[in-house]
Amino acid sequence: MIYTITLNPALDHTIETNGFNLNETNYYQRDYKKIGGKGINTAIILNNLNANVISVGILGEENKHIFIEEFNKIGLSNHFILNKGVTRTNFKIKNLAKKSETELNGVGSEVSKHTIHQLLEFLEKKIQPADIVIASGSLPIGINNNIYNEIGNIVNDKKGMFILDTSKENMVNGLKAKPFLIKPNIEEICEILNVKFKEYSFDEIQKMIQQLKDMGARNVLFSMGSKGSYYFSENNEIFHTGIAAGKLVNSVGSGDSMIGGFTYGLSLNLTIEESLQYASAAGGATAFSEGLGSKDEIEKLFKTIQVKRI
Ligand SMILES: Nc1ncnc2c1ncn2[C@@H]1O[C@H](COP(=O)(O)OP(=O)(O)OP(=O)(O)O)[C@@H](O)[C@H]1O
Ligand SMILES: O=P(O)(O)OC[C@@]1(O)O[C@H](CO)[C@@H](O)[C@@H]1O
Repeated sequence: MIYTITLNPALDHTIETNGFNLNETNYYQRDYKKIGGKGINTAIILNNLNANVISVGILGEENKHIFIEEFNKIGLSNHFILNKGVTRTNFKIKNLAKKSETELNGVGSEVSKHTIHQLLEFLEKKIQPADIVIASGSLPIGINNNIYNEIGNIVNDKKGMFILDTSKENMVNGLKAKPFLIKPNIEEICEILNVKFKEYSFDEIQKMIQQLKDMGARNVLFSMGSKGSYYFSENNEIFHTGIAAGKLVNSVGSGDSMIGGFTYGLSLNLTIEESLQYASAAGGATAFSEGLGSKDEIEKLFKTIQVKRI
């Protein structure tokens, strides 16, 4: 079984505008809302690919129905602990003229100790050897920034495989549980290592990846948006994966989809090259659609992805 954990889900409200000026009244052309949060996105991709996945996490009582209705509609198994208040709304402002995306994410309602305790109890009870557990995203107020370390330790005790996708101190602490995989982009690597966010040479990147491994990461999938990705394995192999060709529509969730595609390959015991092809195909399929990539699109793009051992 694959579990995705989303402690801070979101309703993603995308606003498409031809441009706007700060401190003025502006008008936008179109908007749409989708359920989101990193772990939920990854679970939807895995569900689209017909993998055995359960989406787990915390939802605000007040607007839970929006998520539950969508889960039921797409047939996604789920187990969410309910918490007082609302699940946050995250605004994604697409400037069509400048082809840029600006994100304004909510911090989330405060989560009670009892809620997080219930979630940890569920994981303790359910996780079996060889299960894959993917924990992703930021933390709402009230949750200690050591939580991903705690979850990782539960997964390790149960002999499962732990995948972590988060940032800053949540990642620094989570790395102590020695996750099987992390998938940072360059901005996240800079935040974790506390260095300046700028362009780095490949040699410098390799040194930074080694630092992440020294901090606990076993395998690192370094994603670079439309420049593809590098996979640095625990056996010191390096693979470069190219991207699918297509028209960018909305890249929100590409990284989460990439983790979904990669995990799909792992769950089927595919080769590392094939898993990386699924990773890039899923990331691309999502970038080329308003929502998350469909099975048909991912399978179609899969065949076009080049993976090269360096
Ligand atoms: N414009 C694009 N065209 C083709 N593939 C893309 C594009 N953008 C992203 N991808 C695919 O998705 C993968 C992950 O994207 P990216 O590196 O942007 O993740 P991320 O930084 O976590 O993004 P996000 O936070 O938007 O989810 C890329 O390595 C690539 O394979
Ligand atoms: O605030 P976080 O938890 O880091 O990120 C949340 C989020 O930006 O991540 C997903 C895209 O990756 C979106 O669905 C969601 O709005």
